[in-house]
Amino acid sequence: MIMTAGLSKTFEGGVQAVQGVDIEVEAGEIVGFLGQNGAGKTTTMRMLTTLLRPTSGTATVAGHDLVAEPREVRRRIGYVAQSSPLPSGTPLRDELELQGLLHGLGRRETAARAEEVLARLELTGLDARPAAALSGGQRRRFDVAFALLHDPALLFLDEPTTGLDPQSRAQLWDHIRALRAHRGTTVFLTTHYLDEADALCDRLLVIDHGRIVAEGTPAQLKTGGRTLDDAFLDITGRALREEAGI
Ligand SMILES: Nc1ncnc2c1ncn2[C@@H]1O[C@H](COP(=O)(O)OP(=O)(O)OP(=O)(O)O)[C@@H](O)[C@H]1O
Repeated sequence: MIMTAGLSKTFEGGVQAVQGVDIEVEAGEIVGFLGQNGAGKTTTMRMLTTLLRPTSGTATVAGHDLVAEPREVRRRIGYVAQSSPLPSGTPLRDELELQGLLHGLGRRETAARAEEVLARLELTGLDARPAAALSGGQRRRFDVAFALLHDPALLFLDEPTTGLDPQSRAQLWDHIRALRAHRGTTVFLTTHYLDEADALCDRLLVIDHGRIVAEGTPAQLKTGGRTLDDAFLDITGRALREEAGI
């Protein structure tokens, strides 16, 4: 579902945010992408979702070449960014309709799809409200519902549960699991919560200084009776990236 070779991004000014990343994700996997602040996670995700052009390297996402066929890639993926894009004042129903039209769905199909994704994320009836009238957990679930409107095969989630209480986090995990179980959706997510990575992901990739430095199932990374937190600190070190001069 995702296959990259030597994917790299150097920003103007010379920051080498991502340096030769090789990623392989199979259809139906839930893969966690871990790394410190500034390690290169969002930059990688923005490249994989066609929002940022790679400096070098190649990638196939959802069966299409990232650079040569960005529209085909976009039709097959959903992306939930770190901060919610929902405007605070517009009824969410209107936003869903607009989103459907942007994806080339007719009004009737959009309405049917909206009903389905709202039900799936336990949000039925809340779409008459604007985003400002939702709790943090409801809002985040709405972000996911939006990203699922066009029924993508691959869902990218950038820190989906940051700021949510434990109940809302667990509820969102259940929704992500159900999505894979019922639709076969592939999920690629970033998180700083290692308990989340441990509980939810089939496989983990660890990025540091723009390079993949470890990869495996949670059990494979936790060798020697370590917690995933300990394993992560052993892999990436204890220095903050900013203090390390990055
Ligand atoms: N537009 C930009 N111009 C220049 N440098 C950038 C730009 N965007 C990101 N960077 C730099 O690229 C590096 C990787 O940033 P990125 O946002 O990918 O990290 P991250 O792993 O997602 O971090 P976080 O966990 O804080 O979200 C950082 O050093 C960051 O300062």
